[in-house]
Amino acid sequence: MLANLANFQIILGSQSPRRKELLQGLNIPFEVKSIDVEETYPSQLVGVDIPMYLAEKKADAFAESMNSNTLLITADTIVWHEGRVFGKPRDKADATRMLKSLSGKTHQVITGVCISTLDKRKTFHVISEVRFARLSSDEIEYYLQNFSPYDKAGSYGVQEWIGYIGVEYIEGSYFNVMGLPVQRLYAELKRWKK
Ligand SMILES: Cc1cn([C@H]2C[C@H](O)[C@@H](COP(=O)(O)OP(=O)(O)OP(=O)(O)O)O2)c(=O)[nH]c1=O
Repeated sequence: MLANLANFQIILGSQSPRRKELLQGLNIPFEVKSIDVEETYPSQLVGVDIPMYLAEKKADAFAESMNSNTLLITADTIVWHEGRVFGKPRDKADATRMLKSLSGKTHQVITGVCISTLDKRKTFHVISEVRFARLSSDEIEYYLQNFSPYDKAGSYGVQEWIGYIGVEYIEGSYFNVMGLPVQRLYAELKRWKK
């Protein structure tokens, strides 16, 4: 599959183990490279523009390691709730605050993805709506004690215990919530022309 990309060396520019696992699901050869990028963005940006900006910022960081055969994939995931961004929590208090705020409500998880080659760039976003059941303080405390929310947008991993007991439904892609909208990414890669 994706014979149109046969001459490309596909690079996933990400430190996220979930993104690696998700891209592996597409069964295409790729390498992982990572560069530290400060995840800051202009304060006037809202909603979908934030993860798209950050996906492009991550792509910019790889500019010097690109050659004519490189096809780079970078991404960023945010939780967008009641007009605010929930990124990775600073500390336990921050994580508790985010989970209490998500409890019993519906929020959006938005992933921005940037596909780039030396001479072309395509950036898109995918939104999933996630409905959380009411979480008790004990459940939030148990999750924070036993799992690691600190590398995850919104302080939760849908693929972890809290997703099992707390997520009532998802409208949209589950994989997008985990960090990479693989179906849409595949569709974009399929129509990629050099
Ligand atoms: C909402 C949610 C996020 N996440 C993860 C996906 C992303 O790894 C992380 C959001 O942080 P990102 O900044 O998007 O990604 P990252 O810093 O982990 O990796 P990189 O920038 O190098 O690509 O949160 C889950 O694993 N499960 C979830 O349910």
